[in-house]
Amino acid sequence: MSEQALTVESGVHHTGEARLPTRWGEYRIHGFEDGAGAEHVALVMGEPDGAAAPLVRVHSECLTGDALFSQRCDCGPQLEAAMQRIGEAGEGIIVYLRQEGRGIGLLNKIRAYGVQDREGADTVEANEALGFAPDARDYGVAAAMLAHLGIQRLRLLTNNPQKVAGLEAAGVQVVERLSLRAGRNPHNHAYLETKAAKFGHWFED
Ligand SMILES: Nc1nc2c(ncn2[C@@H]2O[C@H](COP(=O)(O)OP(=O)(O)OP(=O)(O)O)[C@@H](O)[C@H]2O)c(=O)[nH]1
Ligand SMILES: [Zn+2]
Repeated sequence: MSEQALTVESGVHHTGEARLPTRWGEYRIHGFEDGAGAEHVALVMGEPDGAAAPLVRVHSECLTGDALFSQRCDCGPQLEAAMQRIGEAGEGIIVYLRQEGRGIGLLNKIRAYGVQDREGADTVEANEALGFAPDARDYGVAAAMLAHLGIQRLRLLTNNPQKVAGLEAAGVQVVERLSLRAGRNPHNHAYLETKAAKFGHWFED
């Protein structure tokens, strides 16, 4: 199958793939470009079979948390925990979406952090103060990437009910939801409480 020829309805193109050894085992990394020109990746371990509903993490980019060790959020530890779970299973997928700051972008997220620091706003109020929706993400690109990889049924690692609903609305069947709690600390305690209170995140035991 020609890689260039692959175009899914949403305008998502598969652009190439390569091996990616990680601390948690060997993945293949697949590159995708969406209709707006944004670049996304999927990390695939093993040979996940759509019929068997593999373990999948759909992770939204957080440069500060994923790469810069920020403790304002739980993103980095969640990504590590997901990669560890998939490594233990020997099979699964990380869909890494370049939807920084819940879709408002890195620089606007930093502005929103500033509003939180200066005005005591929570994560939702800060987005709204800047004229953004609380969560501007869209899961259609993730669904198209998964479809390219042959996956329409999956077990999803998330605490976020809107992520489950967004993927299902985009045609993905979430047969099981697995919680992914990691990285709670004194700096992100209030942020996680806001996610539970305002976005309905499941942090129950
Ligand atoms: N705008 C904004 N974005 C934030 C803030 N804190 C974290 N983020 C972003 O929120 C997103 C978190 O995404 P995910 O890791 O998918 O987490 P989630 O939506 O809470 O859901 P799960 O982790 O799946 O339970 C990332 O894009 C972060 O950059 C904030 O205060 N403001
Ligand atoms: Zn984060």
